[in-house]
Amino acid sequence: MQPDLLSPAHTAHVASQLATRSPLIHCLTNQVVQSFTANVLLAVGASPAMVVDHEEALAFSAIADALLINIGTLTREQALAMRAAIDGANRAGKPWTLDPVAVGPLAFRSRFAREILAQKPAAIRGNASEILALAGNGAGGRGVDATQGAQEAVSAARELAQQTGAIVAVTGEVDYVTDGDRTLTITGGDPLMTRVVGTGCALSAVVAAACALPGSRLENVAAACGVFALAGKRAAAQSQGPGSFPSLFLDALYQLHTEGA
Ligand SMILES: Nc1ncnc2c1ncn2[C@@H]1O[C@H](COP(=O)(O)OP(=O)(O)OP(=O)(O)O)[C@@H](O)[C@H]1O
Ligand SMILES: Cc1ncsc1CCO
Ligand SMILES: [Mg+2]
Repeated sequence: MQPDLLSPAHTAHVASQLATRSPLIHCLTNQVVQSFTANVLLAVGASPAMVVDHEEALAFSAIADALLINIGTLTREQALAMRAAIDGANRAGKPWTLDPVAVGPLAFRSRFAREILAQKPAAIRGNASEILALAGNGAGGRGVDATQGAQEAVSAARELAQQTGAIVAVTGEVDYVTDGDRTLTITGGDPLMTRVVGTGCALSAVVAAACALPGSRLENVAAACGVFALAGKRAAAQSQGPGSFPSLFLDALYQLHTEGA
């Protein structure tokens, strides 16, 4: 079956809903991207909170509207906090999203990612190598970078969605978002998005926020990718390189809901 294109109207709707509802997002993410992730969530109109101790994480994930689990700089202590946060979110019926950074070649994080998959993530967002490895079809990428194109991981994404019940987003030059049955395709963005750190990680935070919105989770997650594709393209058109890109990208994300898509 041919993938469907995401509707631009739904991307505009989700950009506006994120800002109107301003979901509170509990982020347990890696040390490299904390500040950029918080700024991206603020730019789209959501509200970030990085509550990281395991005792507080258990309580806070029940209060927040959605939870992000990103294993980019996973430590044993952080794994405890992540288990507690997922537990709190699941007990309170709050959706959680997994970013399986660098899953595949590294044993500890790969074991941990497989373990928490059983705790029913609402969404999983990764690059092609991560999604292939998580689905059991590949060895993973080069550190945090993909060595395969997203198109090569579409079948693995569908399998992973069927196995876990999560919406799976595999990103790259083109993004594919699937519930295991229907697959939506998102084009746009710019290669400059891979020349600054944390765009994928920040997208996973916006995917987590989209999971807190009412309506079709498949379409809402795809629209989160649509928001990034549109803002990335607009920012790159004005940017001279990786120095100015993050600022222009934050401005473009903000303008999507303050000036309309
Ligand atoms: N070649 C490209 N052209 C256009 N957009 C791209 C390209 N590569 C990535 N993107 C966009 O960049 C964003 C991040 O996706 P990517 O697949 O690079 O994540 P990632 O590898 O997990 O990143 P990171 O781990 O560095 O945060 C997505 O919005 C994606 O659509
Ligand atoms: C560079 C890097 N290393 C671990 S996490 C991270 C951020 C991009 O995924
Ligand atoms: Mg990544």
